[in-house]
Amino acid sequence: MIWSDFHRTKWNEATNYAWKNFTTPTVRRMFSFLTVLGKAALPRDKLKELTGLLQEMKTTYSLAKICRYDPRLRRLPSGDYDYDAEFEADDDNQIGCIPTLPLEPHLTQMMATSRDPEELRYLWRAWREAAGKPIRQKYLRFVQLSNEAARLNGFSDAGEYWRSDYEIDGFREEVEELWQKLSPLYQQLHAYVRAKLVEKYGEEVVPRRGPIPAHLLGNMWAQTWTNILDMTIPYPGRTSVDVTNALRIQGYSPLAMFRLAEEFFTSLGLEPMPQTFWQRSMIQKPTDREVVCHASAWDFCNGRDYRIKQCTEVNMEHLVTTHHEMGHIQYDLLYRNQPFIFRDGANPGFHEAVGDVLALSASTPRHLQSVGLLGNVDDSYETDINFLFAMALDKIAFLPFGYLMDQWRWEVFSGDTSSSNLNSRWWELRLGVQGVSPPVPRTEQDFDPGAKFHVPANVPYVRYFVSFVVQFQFHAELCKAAGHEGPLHRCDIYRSVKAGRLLRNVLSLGKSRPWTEALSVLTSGRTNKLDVEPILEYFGPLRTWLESQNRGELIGWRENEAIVLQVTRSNASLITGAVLAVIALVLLVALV
Ligand SMILES: C[C@H](N[C@H](C(=O)O)[C@@H]1CCCN1C(=O)[C@@H](N)CC(=O)O)C(=O)N1CCC[C@H]1C(=O)O
Ligand SMILES: [Zn+2]
Repeated sequence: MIWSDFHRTKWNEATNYAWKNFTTPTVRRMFSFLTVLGKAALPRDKLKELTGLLQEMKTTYSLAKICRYDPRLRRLPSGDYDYDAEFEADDDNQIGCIPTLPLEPHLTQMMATSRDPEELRYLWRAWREAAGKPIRQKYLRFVQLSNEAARLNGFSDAGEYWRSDYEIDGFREEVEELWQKLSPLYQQLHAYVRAKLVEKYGEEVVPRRGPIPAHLLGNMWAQTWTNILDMTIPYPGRTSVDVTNALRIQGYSPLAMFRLAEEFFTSLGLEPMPQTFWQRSMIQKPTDREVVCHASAWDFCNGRDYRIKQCTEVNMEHLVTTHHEMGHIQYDLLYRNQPFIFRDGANPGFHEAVGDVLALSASTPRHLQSVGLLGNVDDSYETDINFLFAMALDKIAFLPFGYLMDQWRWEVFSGDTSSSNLNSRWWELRLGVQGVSPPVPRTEQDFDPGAKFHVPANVPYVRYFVSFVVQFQFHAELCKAAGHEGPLHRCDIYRSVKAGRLLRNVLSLGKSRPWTEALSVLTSGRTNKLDVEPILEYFGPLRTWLESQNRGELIGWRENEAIVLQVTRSNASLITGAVLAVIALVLLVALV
């Protein structure tokens, strides 16, 4: 049936009042979800266009490849690379550039391990040329259709539709308030890491008081910084919790990593992975076909078929991701007996938190030692700080990125950000919130958000910010249930059936009750709100240490000290390096 405006109006009227008077709260709750049609409310032709655009954007992202770095790349007088010449030539393949390097595992590995700023700068830009830029126009049309669908569901735009998943008014303000409370800790970490990167690369690459160039942080999007632990670890030579070498030396396979993660869940009395999981999951990158390598977990909604798709590499980062993805499956299993409409996370952040909560225990030096992945572990202050610092490179470094991704998208959906400032607004947020800068000039020809999986795949992102706050609330409560005494960061709930029972009680609810009630169950009624106290308690000792280390450093960054002056690319070739250096010098003298 073609949805005419008449039919749609009648459907909206019918669905908008009748059920609201039902007396049974659970039935009313079911209808509140069932009456939101999502994209299905679109007329057939527009629905077809929307799904087509989504598929095309995801395919571009998953198939994007770049050329190998060549140090002989021509350099501009400004010291920048003559990428235009390089890429124009590439387009005709005149200089033998054949794009062969995919994001996983190649570019991910190179961004993690290269310590050559020029190679990193090349990789950073080439990935955005191949993955983000090509989908800019498609994304703008996709936003239009997404907003049309949202309006047909009674929302003002797609951003309001996304935020409705959290079922509270003022969610946007709540997230802003949480970030304001967490930002000072982030700035301390940022200042310390920046100082270490100045030591490593020099001030001409890393401005001592400016933002950190995004290509130097060990990750394609600078979203977590764990891969530069080797350059920044507080007490080198003391215990380090990066067990990548141990995993490899001990001959761990991806399957063994999955079994290790599963054993943590079952040690709490939680569900083992079903037989079909082991038969049907894809846990290694196949060699015979192209796949979407970005790790993901799938519930096939029949109570039996659950799978993970992951191009697993044997390293610590993937061991943590394995716990993350298995946490989704565990949640799917625990609410599989709920009515279908309630088989979902209490809110999306809960779903993202489950696996990470267990990983908080599994990553402790004591736990890694108990599974034979870490040798000598002492209870010294230095080991504590090294561990907390490694955890902060993951959990604290991530917070501004987890926050700004949907700040940017909510503004795009609401129209506050449009095609005229689509990319520059992204960099305003990256500079202002995260204190990172682009290593090469950016213009509105580029589309850098499009080079991050969740934008072409249209997966909301504030869920991860919520998860990184709520997972520490879970950790604190489960540690209490497990009878842990001592600092929160040393807690390991491994084998605590009491902790497992509490987790099961909360997660089995699915979406049958508002997440605020699930939080009440978790905290035995102490709170039903997102609360930054547990994460601040966990990182308390590190914060004190950072503040003492950072004495004399500027906390925060001067945004106009980005090393790459925001000139359009065409001008850059005209400005000689000398002039640029003079400008930079004058700026520095003026600012000191
Ligand atoms: C590696 C992880 N992959 C996602 C996830 O597991 O959340 C995948 C892709 C998008 C949704 N998804 C799913 O699997 C969902 N089907 C899960 C569910 O809703 O049940 C990911 O994207 N992460 C982890 C940390 C931050 C973020 C990142 O890497 O930026
Ligand atoms: Zn997830």
